[in-house]
Amino acid sequence: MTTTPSPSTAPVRPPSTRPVAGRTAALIRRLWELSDPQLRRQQLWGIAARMAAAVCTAVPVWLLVVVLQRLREANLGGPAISQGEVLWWTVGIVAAVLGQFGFDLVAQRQSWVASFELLGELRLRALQHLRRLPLGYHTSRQSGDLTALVTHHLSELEPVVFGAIPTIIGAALLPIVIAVGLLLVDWQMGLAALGTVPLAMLVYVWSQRTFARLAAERARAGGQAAARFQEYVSGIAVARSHGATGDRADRLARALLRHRDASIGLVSRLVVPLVLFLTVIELGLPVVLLVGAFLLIGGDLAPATFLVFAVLSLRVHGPLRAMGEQTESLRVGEAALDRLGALLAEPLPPEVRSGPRPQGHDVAFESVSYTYPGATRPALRDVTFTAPAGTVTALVGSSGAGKSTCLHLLTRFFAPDSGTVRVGGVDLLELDDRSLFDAVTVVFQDSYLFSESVWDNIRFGRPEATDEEVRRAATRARVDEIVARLPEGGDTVVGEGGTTISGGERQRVSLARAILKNAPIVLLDEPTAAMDATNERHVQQALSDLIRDRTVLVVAHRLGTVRHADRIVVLDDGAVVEAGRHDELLARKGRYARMWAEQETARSWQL
Ligand SMILES: Nc1ncnc2c1ncn2[C@@H]1O[C@H](COP(=O)(O)OP(=O)(O)OP(=O)(O)O)[C@@H](O)[C@H]1O
Repeated sequence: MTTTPSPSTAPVRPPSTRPVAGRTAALIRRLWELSDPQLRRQQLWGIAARMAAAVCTAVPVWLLVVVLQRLREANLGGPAISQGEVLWWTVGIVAAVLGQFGFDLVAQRQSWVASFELLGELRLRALQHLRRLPLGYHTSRQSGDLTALVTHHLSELEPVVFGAIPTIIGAALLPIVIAVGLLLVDWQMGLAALGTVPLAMLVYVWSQRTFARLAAERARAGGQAAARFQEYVSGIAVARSHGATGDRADRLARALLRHRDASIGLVSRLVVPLVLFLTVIELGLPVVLLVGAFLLIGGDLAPATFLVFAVLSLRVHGPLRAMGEQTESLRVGEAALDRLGALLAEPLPPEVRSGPRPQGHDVAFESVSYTYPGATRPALRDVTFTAPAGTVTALVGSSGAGKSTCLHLLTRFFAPDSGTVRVGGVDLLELDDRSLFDAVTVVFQDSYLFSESVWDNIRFGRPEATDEEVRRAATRARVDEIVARLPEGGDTVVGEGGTTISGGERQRVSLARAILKNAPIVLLDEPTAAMDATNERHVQQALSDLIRDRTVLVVAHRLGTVRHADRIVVLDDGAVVEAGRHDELLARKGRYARMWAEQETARSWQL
């Protein structure tokens, strides 16, 4: 058996707990690690183009120095300025402006493309992980929160990749290059131009820890608000029918207000340090002017050098100012990445790529116990039974006895805490995904339809099936009658976002899906629960076809539907209490006989 260790989607670091100074560098590194080589190349090209654009903006400054120099020489009796020189200066400035425009264009494009590609990649990664997480995770986690993470929160990384990171890299590199140049030209003026930078950086670093915490709080509050919203919308019909919309709306409103307050808290705490940072940065120019003026008066500085320092100090302070302005998007993006990191850090069950082949299609539960995450009582306790190939085994028992859990374990939604579920003699956990998918088909009580056409929903059972096979399966499950009523026939989009069809109709589509799949093991969870008597009678024939010569496990509340089963397993409070044929169990006068008698009494009730 070959297994892939989990999680397979490394490297994704867990949420950042590092000191503030390394936070931004860590964020850049995490995003870099998440990018594939092509994306990395794109990001590097984007940054290189930004640097080239910045160099182009420096050309006019350099030309200014040259022009001032030449004017001074000409005034002092040197050679007069020729037309050729003026032409070259003009060409230089035009080329620099065009260069800046061109490089900016490339930089913008590369950064946008890189940010969208990275986001697409992260969303796919999240989905891949979600797909492989055990169902226990999905049921315990609110789906609105997950939806908010994948759709909304990850979008908050867009401005980080597009704007903040190139700006910060620019802010780090360009001022360093210019600063070194300035210090070499005149160390006193160089110090004047750079003197305020360490102070501004201190303010920046001091403010980041608070922002990181507030941004994480805001992201959490956003996720909770989304979860409440989803819950409110999904449950609105039930809430209305119980006159409880007010309570639920209050809960939703409280979650929305918490998110609003967290957002306002973030921004209001951001304003003071940001303004302080920007003020300290802005003080840079007056300091240069002041020191320059003193040196100029003392005759220690040439006017041209003074002018160059004044202009170039703006080039040091400008990127730093831009970095300060990106703070909010950086911290908000970091919080989104932390939430993604936490999702991707959820351990995956090992992925079986090639396991032993099942020998036959019998199903066996051997001392299986299972407790749902967070539950206090086990759903299954030491359950042992066999469903021989080609027979019908019914699981019966009162509500909550553990019948559906048996089917869930068989579809590997969860792994047993102890004991073994076997298919064809092979431990289910060692069976590769393909063999399991091919062996088992399921018709659940609550049939989910995708937002696709009726035909595509049926074809989901066997994607390579021909149109003819899809239609034949539809006819056998009496879906053809539904299709005839739909506006665009079988091409009508149903499910979420499409035409709504009734619960019974959904079950017929799901039955057609199972018929098309034609798997040797069939799991039925109350397959006719949502059908009326006429429909049930009609579909009964299709069901009989579906289960002929198959290993069938069927969950039923109505004992009448399973009285002819080859074997009936009676569950009570998660344990098997009886097993046998209908007549044997009746003769035993135990739990099953009591349930049977209760149902017979209930049938005679009248309103
Ligand atoms: N997702 C879950 N999380 C926690 N506990 C669960 C979950 N699903 C089921 N349970 C609990 O596990 C036990 C067995 O549930 P199961 O759905 O298997 O019962 P069942 O016999 O199929 O019930 P029913 O006939 O009402 O569908 C019950 O106590 C139930 O409350």
